[in-house]
Amino acid sequence: MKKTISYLHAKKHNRQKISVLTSYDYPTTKILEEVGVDMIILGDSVGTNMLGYQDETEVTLEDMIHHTKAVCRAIENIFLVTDLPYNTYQTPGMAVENARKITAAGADAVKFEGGRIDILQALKSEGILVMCHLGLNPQHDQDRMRSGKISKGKQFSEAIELIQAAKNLESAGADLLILEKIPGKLAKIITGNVNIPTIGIGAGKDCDGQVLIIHDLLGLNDKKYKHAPRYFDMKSMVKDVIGRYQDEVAEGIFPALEHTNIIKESELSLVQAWCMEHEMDI
Ligand SMILES: Nc1nc(=O)c2c([nH]1)NC[C@@H]1CN(c3ccc(C(=O)N[C@@H](CCC(=O)O)C(=O)O)cc3)CN21
Ligand SMILES: CC(C)C(=O)C(=O)O
Ligand SMILES: [Mg+2]
Repeated sequence: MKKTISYLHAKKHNRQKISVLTSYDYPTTKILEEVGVDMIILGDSVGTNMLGYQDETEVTLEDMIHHTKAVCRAIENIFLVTDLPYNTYQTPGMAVENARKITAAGADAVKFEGGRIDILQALKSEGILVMCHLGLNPQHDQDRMRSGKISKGKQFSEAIELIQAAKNLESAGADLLILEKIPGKLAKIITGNVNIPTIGIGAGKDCDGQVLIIHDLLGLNDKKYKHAPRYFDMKSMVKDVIGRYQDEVAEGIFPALEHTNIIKESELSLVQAWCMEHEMDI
């Protein structure tokens, strides 16, 4: 059954955890469907993790639409949230126009960074489902990320700002909230004081759900983050397999007869005779 926003809200109220991963492509989404995760966030992290960009500010609306369409070809039941990328929601009008393109490509909801109530209200007045994103906001915190000051809300004033932003976004109609790189105890307070599901990344165990970048989970990245355990070492396994393939090609072991089509002897003789008539090697 297709997972809806009410299904996700019911999970919060029944204290059942919501499992979320990023996905950016068709085959990965197929796997997530077969396992039955609740939600996919097609993040603008597609830029650094899939497209080789330097940072989030390079990601375009066209990138997000292209990947949303690919993911949607595999979606059956999972709830899909796509990021509005950098510089696509400076005004409420722009946010609506661009969010419409993302939902037209198949996303169930859009996500944007920060606490802009005017943006949220404009999206809600168009009937668009919205996930808000508080804490570390990679699109807008590039300097902070370069300086290594990654987490948000460690001091009183910043913590209160985050609590108030969460309450204000909830009041203005946010459907979902993502909390990125904030102290676990602060995420617990926010989660306990809003009626919308909170999904945490580097925000401790008390959020209503958890999200990880799938590359971190599978071990496709060289970089190892504190918040993201490597459940699997996919990169080294893939390297082993590719090395074996390369050796088998070099040694003439691959392809074997079983991988190869056969021509009937009678047809082959005709081909060989024709080649000889045309003075070709056989
Ligand atoms: N592959 C990947 N994984 C992520 O978790 C992730 C992305 N990409 N791209 C978008 C944002 C950016 N995020 C980030 C980026 C940097 C750190 C980082 O540098 N963490 C350090 C310091 C931790 C700390 O101060 O608490 C670390 O050692 O993990 C963490 C999350 C989370 N998101
Ligand atoms: C934190 C998340 C899920 C995100 O915004 C991204 O992957 O871009
Ligand atoms: Mg993002």
